[in-house]
Amino acid sequence: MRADAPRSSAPVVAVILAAGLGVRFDTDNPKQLFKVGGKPIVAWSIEAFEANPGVTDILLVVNDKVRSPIEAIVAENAYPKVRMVITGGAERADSTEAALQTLAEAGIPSDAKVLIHDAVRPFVSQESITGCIEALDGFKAVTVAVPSTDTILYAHDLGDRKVVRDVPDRADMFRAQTPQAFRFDTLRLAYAKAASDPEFHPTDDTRVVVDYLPDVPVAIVAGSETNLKITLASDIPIAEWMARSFQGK
Ligand SMILES: Nc1ccn([C@@H]2O[C@H](COP(=O)(O)OP(=O)(O)OP(=O)(O)O)[C@@H](O)[C@H]2O)c(=O)n1
Ligand SMILES: C[C@](O)(CO)[C@H](O)COP(=O)(O)O
Repeated sequence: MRADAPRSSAPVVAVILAAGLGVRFDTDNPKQLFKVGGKPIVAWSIEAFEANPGVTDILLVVNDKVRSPIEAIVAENAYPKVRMVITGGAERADSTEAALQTLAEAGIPSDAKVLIHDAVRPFVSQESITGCIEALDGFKAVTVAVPSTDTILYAHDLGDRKVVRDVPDRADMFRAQTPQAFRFDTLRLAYAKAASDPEFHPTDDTRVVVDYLPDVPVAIVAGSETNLKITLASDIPIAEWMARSFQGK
């Protein structure tokens, strides 16, 4: 990250989280390296942010198992925006925290725009990425999301069963996707506050802001059903179909 470069506007840093173990997929076949349309899933994600003119820098977060192959992908493609490949942590939030620490040490400005993206969402749209970048001119936190087409049930435990506690209005129900984007100082403050609770295990970054900076609205940016998160092996056939349609095959 060129913290010292003269700039007319804040840097826009894409943090691509690729440090997961893929337990629900296949730990012996890391899903971030799985090829769809002949290209590793992580490469699709990197290239989406490389292609977006608003993104200035990319930071990759990996684990020891995928570091070498991902570094090889970066070298082979000579991605101009990729600045660093760092090691993440045990949970997704730990990987975000590792990225925030790296960005702080790199001296990026407090108003930098930081977009956190799941590497295993290979088909993120340019509209969603640009939507996040632009929305951060009016908000300190934004997240890509799609309206739920299913009715959402809020459940709790009753003995060994889940029972329905509430059925929220579907019109207000969204499924979070990524990128989730923040002004750098906002996300750092939220994570600093969250660090006081070792039992806090958020599954995304938006919740950290919602829970610890409740006065900061998190704006929703339109996602898409093609912004699929590769989680299970059963996601691969649709991802392969999407890749072919993106490639015009
Ligand atoms: N400690 C972690 C956990 C997840 N991720 C990343 O966050 C994204 C979403 O996580 P998920 O789909 O849950 O990936 P895994 O954690 O690998 O999957 P699982 O829960 O099945 O192990 C992925 O790109 C994953 O690589 C990460 O960077 N660091
Ligand atoms: C961040 C996220 O993609 C929003 O839907 C999701 O929470 C990631 O969950 P995962 O269990 O880390 O895949």
